Amino acid sequence: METLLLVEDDVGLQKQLRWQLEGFSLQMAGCRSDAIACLRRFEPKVVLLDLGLPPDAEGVSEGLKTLEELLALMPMTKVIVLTGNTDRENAVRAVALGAYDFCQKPFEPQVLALILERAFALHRLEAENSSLKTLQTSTPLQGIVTHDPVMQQLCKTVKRVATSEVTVLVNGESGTGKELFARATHHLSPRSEQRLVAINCAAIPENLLESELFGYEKGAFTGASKQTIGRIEYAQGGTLFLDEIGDLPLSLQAKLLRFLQERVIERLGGRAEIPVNVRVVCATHQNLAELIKQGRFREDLYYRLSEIVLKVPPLRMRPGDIALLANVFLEKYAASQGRSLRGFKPEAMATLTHYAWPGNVRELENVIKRVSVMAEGPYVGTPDLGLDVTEEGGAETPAPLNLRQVREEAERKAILDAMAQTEGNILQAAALLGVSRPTLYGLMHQYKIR
Ligand SMILES: Nc1ncnc2c1ncn2[C@@H]1O[C@H](COP(=O)(O)OP(=O)(O)OP(=O)(O)O)[C@@H](O)[C@H]1O
Repeated sequence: METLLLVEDDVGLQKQLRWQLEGFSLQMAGCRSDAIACLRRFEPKVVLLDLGLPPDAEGVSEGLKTLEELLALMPMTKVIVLTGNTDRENAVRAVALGAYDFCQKPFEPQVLALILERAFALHRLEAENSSLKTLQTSTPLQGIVTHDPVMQQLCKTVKRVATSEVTVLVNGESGTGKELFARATHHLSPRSEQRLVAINCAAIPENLLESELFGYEKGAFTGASKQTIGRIEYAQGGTLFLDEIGDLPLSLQAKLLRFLQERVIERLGGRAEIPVNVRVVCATHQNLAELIKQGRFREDLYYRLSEIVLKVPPLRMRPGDIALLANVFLEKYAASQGRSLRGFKPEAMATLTHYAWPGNVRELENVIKRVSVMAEGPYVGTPDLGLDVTEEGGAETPAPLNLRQVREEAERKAILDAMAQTEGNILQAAALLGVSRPTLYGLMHQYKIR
């Protein structure tokens, strides 16, 4: 039962309201000092406050003072001011001071009930948002926001391997944050004062990639008018980040392997072997084992590159991160737009956590960027998201196999939802689902949810 504080000195009204407010655990106070004592003791989320309190029962000065003190102690508390029916002006003054709403005497029970319900709902929403904001501060690696246990483990691994010279391969779907891990590996390494040179192997045409990587001497080919050093040499002393390594053409794979084995390069058209000291980090969204089977990637190169493999899970496998990242991005982009969007309505958050996010964090970030420009606010609703939720991230949903499959799928989703809502707190998630903790563990094991 929710705790509600009623600050009212009129015994008749106290009685009437006590009866109307039966659904709450009601605390009463008849003056300012009692009201403050009750606030400290019971921490009510919502307060009903009569402005006419002794010693100024006919005026509003004591009531407004009480309002200010209540809000100074618990700014999140929603104070609903009770006023006489001719007292609109003072009601507005109270709202300007931070009261959530007002209600004029004589009260219509339904109106009061509705105002109370909305006040509690708003309090809940703000509390959820603020707890998410506190949690977000724990970014395990610079720029990486996560509460997912697998991601946290990856962050730990990065911290550990960053100081060594091992070659790191970051693997994961597009938009999962591979580049963030690659950059963190450099920034935490002893080479962080030197350059991080990145090259996207998929973005450069095959015929240019070789000279881009290895450089060339003057006259090496038509148009080679001056000696030019390549990316590998440019990274001397620092880190070389080879993005989309799965797209490296076979011809260059052999050349890269030689460099990794001997740590020397030859510029195109040159004969000198130039020693280069770089740490190599690479990333790909492709399944390299599959490419090896198809003969499109050299196995020996794979073994050279994959001394440490970081497998970044897709966003849909990190249920708690969707809510966390959505809030972090909303705060960031709303601020940059000068907009005061305060959070997501519960149904919008449910839509976000149900969506499959084929484009992972990048897609989520883009959705929230758009929302921060377009949403009316102050709370973001489902229509503001502009997500095609019927398509579940574009994947066509096949017809279910049987009732058991439908039930299991629904159960799995409900568990993921509960975990998202409680940021992975098993005890709270179990309570939300109405099962015991061991039962929830059992189900998570059954559905392979970590
Ligand atoms: N955990 C995270 N916390 C904060 N921002 C993130 C996180 N993961 C990804 N991002 C953001 O999402 C976007 C995509 O991340 P990134 O470029 O690292 O992904 P990627 O896996 O390298 O993608 P691609 O394979 O397409 O190159 C970036 O703007 C990045 O800052």
